Amino acid sequence: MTEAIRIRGLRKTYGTHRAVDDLDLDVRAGEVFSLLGPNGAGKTTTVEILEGFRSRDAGDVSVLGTDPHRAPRAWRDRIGIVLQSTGGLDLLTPREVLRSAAKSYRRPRDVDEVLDLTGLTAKADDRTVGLSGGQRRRLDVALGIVGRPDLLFLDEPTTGFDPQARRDFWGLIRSLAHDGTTILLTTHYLDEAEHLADRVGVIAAGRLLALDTPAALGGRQGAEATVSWEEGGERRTRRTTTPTTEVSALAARFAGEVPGLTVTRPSLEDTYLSLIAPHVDAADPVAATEVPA
Ligand SMILES: Nc1ncnc2c1ncn2[C@@H]1O[C@H](COP(=O)(O)OP(=O)(O)OP(=O)(O)O)[C@@H](O)[C@H]1O
Repeated sequence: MTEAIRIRGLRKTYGTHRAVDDLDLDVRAGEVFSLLGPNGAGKTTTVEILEGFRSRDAGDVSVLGTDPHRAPRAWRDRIGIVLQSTGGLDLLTPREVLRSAAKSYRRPRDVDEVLDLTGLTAKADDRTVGLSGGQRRRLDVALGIVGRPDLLFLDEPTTGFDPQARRDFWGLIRSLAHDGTTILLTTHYLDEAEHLADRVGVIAAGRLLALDTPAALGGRQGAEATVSWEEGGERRTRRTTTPTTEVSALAARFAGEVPGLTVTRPSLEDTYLSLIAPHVDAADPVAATEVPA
C-alpha cells in the first residue's frame, strides 16, 4: 500500500454550511503531510472524519486501508492522536498516565522511552497539575505515540511551546517519520510545516487549493526573487525571475564581493497568504492566520 490515507469526494455539511466540499486528498505511507488553512477551513472536520470521530455526508475515505467509520478495534491500535488539548488528569503523574494508556495497546512503546523522547523524564513523577502549558502539551504528544502508531494525527502540536521545545519536538517528529510513522500535521505555524512536511495541502472553505512540497507550493520555485545590495550609500533592489544572472552581473560589476547582497524568494507564508486571500472574509482578516501564542 502506498497511500496511508485516501480521500475521494468527501463532503460534510453542518446545517446549510458545507464545511468540507468535495475534497480529494492522498497521504502517502511514511510521509509527513501538513494540512494548512485558515480558521474554519474544514481541517478539524476532515481530520476527525479520518480518525473515525465524525460522520460524513458523502465520499470515500480509507485510512490504513480501512473505512474509519466502520473500523475495528485493531485499526484504532495503529492510530495515534494528539488532540488540540487534553485534561482531567491533574492528580496523576505523567508516568502513571502513560502506563495506564500503554495498557490499552497491543505493542506499546516502553514508558521510559516515551518520557525520554518527549523530554518529560525530569517531570515523570510530578503531578500533572504542576506541569507548565508546554509540558502538558508534551504529555499530549507522549499519549499520542505510546501505542507505537503507524499513523499519527497531530493537531496544532506545538502551541505553547518555547522555541527550544519546538526544535526538540521537530526532532522527535523527524525521528518518528524516519522510523516509518506516517504523520498528518495540522498547524498554523508555516515554519513548522516548512521544517517538517514532505508535502503540504492548503484548504479553504472545505476545498483543496494547492498541494505540493513546501519548496514548490504555489509555484514558489519559479516565482520572482528579490536581489538586494548596497551601492552608493543606499540599498538597491531588483525583482527578477533570473536571480543567478543578476548576481553574476553584479559580481562582475563589483569585481568580487557585492556589498550587503541578499537574494530572497517568497516565503511559504507569503505564498500561503496569497493562496488563501480570496477565501478569507474581508470583514475578519485576522481569521487568515493565527497569531502565535
Ligand atoms: N459541530 C459543528 N456544528 C456546526 N458547525 C461546525 C461544527 N464543527 C465545525 N463547524 C463549522 O465548520 C467549519 C469548519 O470548521 P473546522 O473546525 O473543521 O475548521 P478548521 O479548519 O479546523 O478551523 P481552525 O483552524 O479554527 O481549527 C467552520 O465554519 C465551523 O464553524
